[in-house]
Amino acid sequence: MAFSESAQVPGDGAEGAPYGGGASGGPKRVRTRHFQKAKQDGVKIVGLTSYDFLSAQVFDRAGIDFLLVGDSAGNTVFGYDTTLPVTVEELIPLTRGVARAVQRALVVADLPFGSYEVNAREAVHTAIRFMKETGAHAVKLEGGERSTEQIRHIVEAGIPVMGHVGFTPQSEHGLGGHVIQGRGEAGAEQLLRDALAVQEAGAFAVVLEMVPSDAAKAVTEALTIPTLSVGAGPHCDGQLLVWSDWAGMTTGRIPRFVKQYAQLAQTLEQAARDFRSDVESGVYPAPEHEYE
Ligand SMILES: Nc1nc(=O)c2c([nH]1)NC[C@@H]1CN(c3ccc(C(=O)N[C@@H](CCC(=O)O)C(=O)O)cc3)CN21
Ligand SMILES: CC(C)C(=O)C(=O)O
Ligand SMILES: [Mg+2]
Repeated sequence: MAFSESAQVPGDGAEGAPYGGGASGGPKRVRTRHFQKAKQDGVKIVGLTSYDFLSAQVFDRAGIDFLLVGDSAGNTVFGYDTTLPVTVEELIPLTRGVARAVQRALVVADLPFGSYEVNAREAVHTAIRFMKETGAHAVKLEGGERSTEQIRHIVEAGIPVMGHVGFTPQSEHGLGGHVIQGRGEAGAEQLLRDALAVQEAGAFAVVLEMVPSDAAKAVTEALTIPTLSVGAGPHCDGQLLVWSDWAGMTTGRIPRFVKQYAQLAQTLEQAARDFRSDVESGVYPAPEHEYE
């Protein structure tokens, strides 16, 4: 998403503007309204997950539009088999680190399993906690028709919501595993109903996860809010990947929809081997690493 607005130049007179100037003089922040504009202009939106300050700084500098502090942290940070055990208490400090790192990217906090399903009251309470305690700019929650009350009430509280339909990992046991959603005529219709329900409830964007490209295309054309693909093909308004999969940090099986843009696990493993052998051979530390 490349905005027409240019970054603020110090001394251009805008620093003191009460609104929209960005007192820090940094790059113009991505706002939820920019998501709508990107869709209208046919400009793709790009997101990555992030779970810590340093990776968030790197992705923000590279111009990634939004950073999702996903409950995929259950897999990538905490080593659980699924996202189900992840708690609000675990995600809040991670989200805080990411939010402190960004100058431009929109930070989205993923609401963990069990923190919003029971009723809209609990959902609003959880969303408010994330906004108050982390500095995130929006929240994401899973579910289409079943989650509309929650979305509506969170939006009414002034908190932007990103929806998430198709394959919803928090219900993987209910869905019978990592099963592609939106297949067949009935599946595509359900996907569309879910996505429309999320839009109608007031979400500013919706993630489509692991659905056939044709079904995602139909949803993208039917919606006014942008669709963000996680394994939903090229016709969506944006793409999102789990950063550790994307960077080749995840070892073991990764979903078919992932493209690896780096081989970080290999790079780090080699660096650790080199460190070990340098210490053993006395190459490290060298004189320049010593104090007198
Ligand atoms: N590291 C990581 N990457 C993710 O994309 C991710 C997480 N964790 N945790 C939360 C959810 C779970 N997700 C998943 C998990 C498994 C598959 C998977 O096994 N896909 C297979 C099977 C598809 C099929 O049914 O044929 C694949 O090959 O794509 C996909 C997405 C996406 N999210
Ligand atoms: C895979 C994305 C959509 C997600 O919800 C997560 O990273 O938790
Ligand atoms: Mg998630």
